[in-house]
Amino acid sequence: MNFELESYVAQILKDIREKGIEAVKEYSRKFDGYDGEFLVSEEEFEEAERQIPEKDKKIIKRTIERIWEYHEKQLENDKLYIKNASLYGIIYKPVRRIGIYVPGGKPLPSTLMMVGVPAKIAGVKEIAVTTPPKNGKVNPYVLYVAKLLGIKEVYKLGGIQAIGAMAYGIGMKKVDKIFGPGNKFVNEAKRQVFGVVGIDSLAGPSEIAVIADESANKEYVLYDLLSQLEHGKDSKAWLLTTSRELAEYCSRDGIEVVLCKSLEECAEKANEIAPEHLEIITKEPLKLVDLIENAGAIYLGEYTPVPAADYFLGVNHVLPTGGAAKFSGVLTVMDFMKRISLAYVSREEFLAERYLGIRLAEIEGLEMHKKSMEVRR
Ligand SMILES: NC(=O)c1ccc[n+]([C@@H]2O[C@H](COP(=O)([O-])OP(=O)(O)OC[C@H]3O[C@@H](n4cnc5c(N)ncnc54)[C@H](O)[C@@H]3O)[C@@H](O)[C@H]2O)c1
Ligand SMILES: N[C@H](CO)Cc1c[nH]c[nH+]1
Ligand SMILES: [Zn+2]
Repeated sequence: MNFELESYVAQILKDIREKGIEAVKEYSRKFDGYDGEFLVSEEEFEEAERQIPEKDKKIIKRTIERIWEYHEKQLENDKLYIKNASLYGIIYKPVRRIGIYVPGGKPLPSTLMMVGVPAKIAGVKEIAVTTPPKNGKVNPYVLYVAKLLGIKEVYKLGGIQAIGAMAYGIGMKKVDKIFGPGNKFVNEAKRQVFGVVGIDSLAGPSEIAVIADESANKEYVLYDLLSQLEHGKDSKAWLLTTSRELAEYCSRDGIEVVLCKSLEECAEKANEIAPEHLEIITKEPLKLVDLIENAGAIYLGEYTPVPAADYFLGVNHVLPTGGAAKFSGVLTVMDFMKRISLAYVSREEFLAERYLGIRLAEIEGLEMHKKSMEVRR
């Protein structure tokens, strides 16, 4: 736990809670150099669309199709069954209003595709997007993706102030759940507002671990490791290998190299790290999958590099970091749905089984619970 970061973010969120829009404006000026309207106008959407070359529009549409195809298979049906003329089960309903954070230090329009598509498949009705402006503007590709997904509410807001605004409903209607990755400040702010709103997961600075043996192509492995370090100075990369030659080749700034005696030892190290992404580039990568317990995503073989998954495979690139893969996983359509328990009990079953509840209410000393079950005829 980084206590310095925790109290830094807590202070800014407290300020935002107490002073409202004035604090949001102040932090926006301070961290994003922005002092204008937060809500993106219709004209700005139109201008963004004009700026995008036709060939890029096709790239974006095809990528959205691939993400859609992968995610629509995740939608689960309500699960209901009948027993003794009673109805039991779970039904699913979409979260009504969500906020999506789209990183903007290096603007990531692909992230809006990754969060917006499953939200749409789930049937979320209201979507607000926040993303930090650069020179007063939102990246045109982000606005174009928003337009394709039918999202009209986009705010020029970044960092902690964006998370505070969405969670407390400042300068916009409060959201029910916040989605999307971000840097360490965004990630910590999301962690701290959990409870006021829901959050998808702790998707912070990118990480990659690669398990590779002597059969792996050295150049492929090195570029995969460097690809995730490129996201920023807080990103992490680990090489877990049985090959001394590969270990030496990849010993560069920012890459933590661990030379292991066996692939089983590599797998155990990976489980300790619980990386966001784990690539396995060995002679028989499938054989290792059973040994992996903790990873946000596992990509196998030479032709599944993380950047392919970041962009076009269709799999989701919003993934837990910082060890959070020990208790959470990749973003799916079902993260946009709430589970609601449903029961409709028949008189016959109620009268036959209520002795269980009546005795349990006695054991717990809850008189009115007992009465509620006893009074029924
Ligand atoms: N885990 C995932 O699923 C996933 C997916 C995509 C991207 N990412 C990560 O998202 C991150 C994006 O980071 P980014 O910085 O490019 O964009 P960002 O939008 O997350 O953060 C930029 C904002 O941070 C705020 N900020 C910067 N310095 C600050 C300070 N000192 N105090 C308070 N606020 C400050 C500013 O408001 C700025 O607009 C990267 O680390 C990337 O690796 C993770
Ligand atoms: N690697 C990031 C997830 O950690 C996702 C991303 C977006 N654009 C490029 N990469
Ligand atoms: Zn990436």
